[in-house]
Amino acid sequence: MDPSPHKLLFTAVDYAIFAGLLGASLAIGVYYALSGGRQRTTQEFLLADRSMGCLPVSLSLIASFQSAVAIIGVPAEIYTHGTQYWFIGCAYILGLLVPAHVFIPVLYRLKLSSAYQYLELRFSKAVRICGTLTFIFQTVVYMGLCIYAPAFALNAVTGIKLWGTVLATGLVCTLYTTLGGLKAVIWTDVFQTVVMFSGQVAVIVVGVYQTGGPSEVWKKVWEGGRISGLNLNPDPTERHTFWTLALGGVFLMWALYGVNQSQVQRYLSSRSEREAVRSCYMVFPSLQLALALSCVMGLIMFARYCGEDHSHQLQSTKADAMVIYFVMDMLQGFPGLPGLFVACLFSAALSTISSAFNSLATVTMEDLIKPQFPAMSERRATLLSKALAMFYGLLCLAMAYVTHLMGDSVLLVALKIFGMVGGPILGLFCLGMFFPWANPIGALAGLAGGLSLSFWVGIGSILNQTPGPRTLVPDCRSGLVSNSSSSSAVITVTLRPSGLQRFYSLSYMWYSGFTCVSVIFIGLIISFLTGPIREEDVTPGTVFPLLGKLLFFLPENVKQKLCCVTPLPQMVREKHMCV
Ligand SMILES: O=C(O)CCCC[C@@H]1SC[C@@H]2NC(=O)N[C@@H]21
Ligand code: NA
Repeated sequence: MDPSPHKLLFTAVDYAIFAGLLGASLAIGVYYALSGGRQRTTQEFLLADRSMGCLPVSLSLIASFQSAVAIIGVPAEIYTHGTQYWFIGCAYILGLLVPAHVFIPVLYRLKLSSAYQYLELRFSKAVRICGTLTFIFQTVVYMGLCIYAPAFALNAVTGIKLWGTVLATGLVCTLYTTLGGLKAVIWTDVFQTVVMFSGQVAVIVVGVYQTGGPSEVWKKVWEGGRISGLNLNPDPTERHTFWTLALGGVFLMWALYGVNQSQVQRYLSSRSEREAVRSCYMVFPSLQLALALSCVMGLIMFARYCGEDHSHQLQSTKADAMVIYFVMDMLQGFPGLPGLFVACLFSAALSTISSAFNSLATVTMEDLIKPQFPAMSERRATLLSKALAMFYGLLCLAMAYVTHLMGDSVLLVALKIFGMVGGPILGLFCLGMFFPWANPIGALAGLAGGLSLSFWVGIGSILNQTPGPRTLVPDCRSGLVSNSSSSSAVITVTLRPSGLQRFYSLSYMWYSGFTCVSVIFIGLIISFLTGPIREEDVTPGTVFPLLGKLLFFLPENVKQKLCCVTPLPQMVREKHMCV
């Protein structure tokens, strides 16, 4: 039975569950607006009084960068291209170890309230402002995408009014973020992450059952060639290989979990450095679980639909919309489950958007406004932070439309944004932390160079992309993807691009690494040309003794002579245990 889209409607139970999610999130926001210090100081509103334990912080860290984009985009990726993307899980090891043992110690011991304060301590106010503006640009675009993704997908399948859901999501989120500050954002993240995981598990259980059981699913997926082997092709222009995902992904993880304000703010809101490091460790299993759930969902979707063409039932030709169609098709007849999955989708979106709002308000206050108006009263500053949360909320609704124009699958757009903008910011922090000689001019030149390179390659790739097959109806047998407009399987032979074409076809998984290294390279050259800083003149605690740590086997005196960089100030012995 092929339910046509307008039949994929919700029962009253579904609407009740979805409304319940929005209501619960609002309730948590109101609770934190009326409890504790009642959000009267920026320390509480923006940093939760630095009182958080590692469990809520770790779940909130996941929630920040696991939105509807991943819930929809990863299954679509697996359905279309197989499980190669799953290798990004290998990047989570180094991707979280370095933030836990390098970025957190440096940033936590400096007692910052915004990640970009580090840039002023290490370089200059100008570098801090440029870093902050770059982060604001990245986050506003990313937020637009996160609001747009679930609304677009739902509209494509159920015909629910696009802007209705966008407005509902945006307003509820702006409300509880403005009312309850970081405490509300973290505790709603905890609640929403639980809803997100349970929604995905429900779809997987019902999906396997509806497709004839695990062995049937495995047989279809194996025959369909969807289980990708280890693709060790070193070619950096190949979209997804072990290297682009496991190595390129490490830089992406450092950009997100090491120096991104949303995550740094959570580390700083922890009650001790040990708690922050532990919360970073606790991210690893949950991130692997999130990745596994979305990949398995894509495999089940392939097993269920391979060879069948459902594109005529969607108002969109993107594999992203296929995911929602698959979910609604599987969950029809189980009253409440479609509502649970929609709640899962919007939980993923809300938890990311609220983190983004709150971090935008924080950096705007701490990095742009307070330094200009140091005499501002605490009350006025907190009121302004709330006004900012509202302003950014409305701004990202506008951005939702812009991301609609970026084409591609929502997952690719997100990965490109993080690569193009997150990479240069990562480079700026690495330049500061690992190269004592880098000076403010070098830092600014490095950031400008890195951003120019990433926009050159990013926009070049969008303008030069060869139009992919219109809709993909994967063939059950040999794993070929055939274009449904032509009955025969279209085997696209990619001619080897040369010169600039090759540069434009660099895999977006390498954007973070490529731009990060470029910023460091340019930054060092300009620093040496304009007079490098002597180690002893660097603000203490802003340089990580990378050489000292790497040469740990050398005796102390040799290390001092070699690295001559003062070690990090010792961590104050913390007594608290994890929650
Ligand atoms: O889901 C999103 O909003 C962003 C897409 C995934 C972003 C990266 S991919 C590696 C890391 N793992 C996650 O779950 N999110 C980040
Ligand atoms: Na999220």
